[in-house]
Amino acid sequence: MQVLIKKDQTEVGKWVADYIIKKIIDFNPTNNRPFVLGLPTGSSPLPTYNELIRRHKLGDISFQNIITFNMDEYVGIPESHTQSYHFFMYVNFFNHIDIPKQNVHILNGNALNLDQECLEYEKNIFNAGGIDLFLCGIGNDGHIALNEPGSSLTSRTRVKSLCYDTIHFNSRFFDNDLSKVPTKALTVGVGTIMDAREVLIVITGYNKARALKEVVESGVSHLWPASILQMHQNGIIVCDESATMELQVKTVKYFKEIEIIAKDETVH
Ligand SMILES: N[C@@H]1[C@@H](O)[C@H](O)[C@@H](COP(=O)(O)O)O[C@@H]1O
Repeated sequence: MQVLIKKDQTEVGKWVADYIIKKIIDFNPTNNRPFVLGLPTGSSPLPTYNELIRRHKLGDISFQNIITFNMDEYVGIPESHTQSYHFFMYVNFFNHIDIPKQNVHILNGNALNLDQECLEYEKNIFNAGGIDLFLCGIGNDGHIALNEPGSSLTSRTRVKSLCYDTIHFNSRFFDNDLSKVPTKALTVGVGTIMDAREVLIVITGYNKARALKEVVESGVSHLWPASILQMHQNGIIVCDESATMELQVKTVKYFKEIEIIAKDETVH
């Protein structure tokens, strides 16, 4: 696992966007051989999306031959709802780049048969050749996508009941009214994310400090689902200084030094 520590979330966004652009350019995607990207919602990826949009407008990157799979969606709110992840992705990213609409995949939280929707999603990922790079955020409690603490670390795409903490935390987006927050979501599984050829988790802000500590310094545990990254051969965490506040000094020093030593080489 690599842990890269940047000054703040703007620097994190620039680094991650640059990394994604390099990956895509090196891959040289075509219509027949597209690059497959897994994507999150939340505040963590916003600086990355803003930078990708900026670089797209500069002509540095095209998304014509990119296929995307979003990680999750609420059950039971319309796609046009301002808090749906469909709405979020189009407003914050897809409307500003040249990705063909048919290349965008987001789980349908209003499907008549939700289990079938999840099975089809897994099939679609498989048929697209698997995910090349899964970009993720993390919850304060270490959840990844909407795999809450206690989720199976080999789980696949499925319907999940949200835990009280997440409902409470997200109520700020629903007029602070707990009863308006959906109680269920569709989410890719921890296993679905782990199948990606590379997984990059963005962890920024002091409120994520405990999660970063558990993910990096403790063992793999279903109570901190993102800690499964320790088992991935190509796992990268990109965090800011604020998120490192609970890490041991020696951990921070180690990862900073190894970044200098490795320079352009990849160390896992
Ligand atoms: N479904 C999303 C997750 O994908 C995201 O990682 C998490 C953290 O959000 P933020 O980045 O805003 O802290 O929020 C939600 O639960």
